[in-house]
Amino acid sequence: MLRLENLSLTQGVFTMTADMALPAGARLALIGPSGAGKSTLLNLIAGFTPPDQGRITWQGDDLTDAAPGARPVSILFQDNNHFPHLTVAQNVGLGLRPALKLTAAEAAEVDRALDQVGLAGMGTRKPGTLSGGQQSRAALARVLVQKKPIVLLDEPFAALGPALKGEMLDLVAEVLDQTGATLIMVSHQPEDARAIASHVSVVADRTITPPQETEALFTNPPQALRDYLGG
Ligand SMILES: Nc1ncnc2c1ncn2[C@@H]1O[C@H](COP(=O)(O)OP(=O)(O)OP(=O)(O)O)[C@@H](O)[C@H]1O
Repeated sequence: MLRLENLSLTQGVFTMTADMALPAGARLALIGPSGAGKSTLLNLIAGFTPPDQGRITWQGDDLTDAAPGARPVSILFQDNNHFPHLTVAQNVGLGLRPALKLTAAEAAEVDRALDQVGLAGMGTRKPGTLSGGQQSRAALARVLVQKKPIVLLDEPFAALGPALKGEMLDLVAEVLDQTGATLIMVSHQPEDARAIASHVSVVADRTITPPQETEALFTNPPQALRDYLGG
């Protein structure tokens, strides 16, 4: 269980609060207007932004003051965060060892992850020579090798067309089926939430609603979600 207990944060004029619990293995989509605090929430969970108040716990362990690398969390950003001067395999390897001195077993693990995301044989290329979809796959391979129980996705496939995005969401679901990891994904598209998420939280009005089951939420949307969806 991931718990956000009375979390609050102020950055500049922006304030947000969160108090919620997410069962291990759940797949949560965060939906809400631009600037509502979706990325900020991921940054709180990943440890890049400390809260002003409150606690974050995972399976009972207090993470609130843990450094990002010490948390059971991996995060995939919108721009995929590849280092252009490193090869694809090295970029994936960064998920295992920031200093990039991989053992033979770790290098084999990188190859396996590349294989799993459909990039077998592409490890020696530079990220800039891959298509957008392939770059997303490589970023997902980096998340895979980290084997963390919580995966955070911050609109990672927003730049892809609908078909490619669908493929990537299917691949993420496949990976989650295998690893059992808990997912929290920012999305602007309700159909993405429907495709992959077991639960949805609406982020609006400076707060995050507790996760609700996806179909139930869309069948009977609260006002904040109706406002966001329009009409
Ligand atoms: N480092 C910062 N300092 C001050 N304010 C910030 C900082 N980072 C974000 N904010 C503000 O916090 C609010 C929430 O931003 P956040 O990026 O979390 O929104 P979001 O819901 O992810 O938006 P979008 O859907 O547009 O990506 C915004 O008003 C933003 O301007």
